[in-house]
Amino acid sequence: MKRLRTTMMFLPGMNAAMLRDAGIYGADALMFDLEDAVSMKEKDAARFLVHEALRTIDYGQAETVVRINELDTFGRQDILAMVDAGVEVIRLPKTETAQDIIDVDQAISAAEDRLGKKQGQTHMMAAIESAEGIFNARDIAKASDRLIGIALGAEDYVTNLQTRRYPDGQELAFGRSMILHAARAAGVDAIDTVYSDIENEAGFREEVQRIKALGFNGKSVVNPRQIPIVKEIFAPTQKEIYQASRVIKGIQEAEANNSGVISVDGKMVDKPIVERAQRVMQLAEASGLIKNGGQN
Ligand SMILES: CC(=O)SCCNC(=O)CCNC(=O)[C@H](O)C(C)(C)COP(=O)(O)OP(=O)(O)OC[C@H]1O[C@@H](n2cnc3c(N)ncnc32)[C@H](O)[C@@H]1OP(=O)(O)O
Ligand SMILES: O=C([O-])CC(=O)C(=O)O
Ligand SMILES: [Mg+2]
Repeated sequence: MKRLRTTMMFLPGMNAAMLRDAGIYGADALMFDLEDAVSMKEKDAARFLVHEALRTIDYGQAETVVRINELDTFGRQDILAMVDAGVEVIRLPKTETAQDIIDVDQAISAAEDRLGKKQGQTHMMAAIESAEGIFNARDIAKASDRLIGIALGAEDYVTNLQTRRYPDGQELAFGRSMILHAARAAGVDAIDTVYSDIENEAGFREEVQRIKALGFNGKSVVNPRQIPIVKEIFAPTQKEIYQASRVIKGIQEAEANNSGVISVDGKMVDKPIVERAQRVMQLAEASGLIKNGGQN
């Protein structure tokens, strides 16, 4: 079954209490931060803490992701420690070019070799946070077999664009569209950026609805309160599940009778509609709303 990445929660690598309890909130992925949420003088201590947390704490079903520093600062030390701890995904921030990904991929390969880990076991994500990165998004998304997704980092991105974030998200429209298209062209997940105004639930809901409509697989969150909101908005409704199951049943019957195009409840159903229905059923199953593809 495809891995669900609807909610990815950031947590500062220096916060021992958050590291201890992060698994209890039901996030699909936990993103331990060694980069911008950690001050320069705490970089070594945060790396040590996250290493210990990954080795000793059971985060259950949650995918473990570590946001490392750039390679020319603390990135190489971060990679060695995180591969040693068995992290599932290394996230490179501020990715500008495909070469940035190739360099990290090689550093991970060297770490896996040196530590006797299985070659290729460590996956990667690329965060794109500048105009240069956005223009290179497609090459970035295709630069390594380790990549499982690309993400927008909107706080740095709007700073680079010389604007700020606005409630309607217009300033992010082009960047989001590029990320989404690059991800789909490469066959990896597209993850939207954080919404920092954690007290503004209405604004957050609107933004999550917008990025779901665009086609994103999920959203980065900065606070446990944001998790159930994203899950609620992304989960297929009972009506969507019912309609999708009717489409799949209809097409199975049509195939048995050697007919390609059919109509279900008065609407034409063909291949792309069947594919969308299958995706609804996969998401419903991954969200725990149905079992066995809705067969029982
Ligand atoms: C632009 C960027 O780079 S964004 C990425 C980097 N930023 C981050 O990682 C910040 C992540 N978020 C946070 O650190 C916090 O949510 C803050 C500082 C924004 C707010 O913290 P608080 O005021 O403590 O939030 P709140 O009162 O809602 O916390 C409720 C509980 O959730 C915990 N919690 C809050 N945020 C997180 C988180 N991101 N991960 C895990 N646990 C968290 C708190 O420790 C608290 O636990 P407790 O009840 O056991 O004491
Ligand atoms: O990647 C993110 O969503 C957080 C971040 O660093 C940014 O917005 O600059
Ligand atoms: Mg950033």
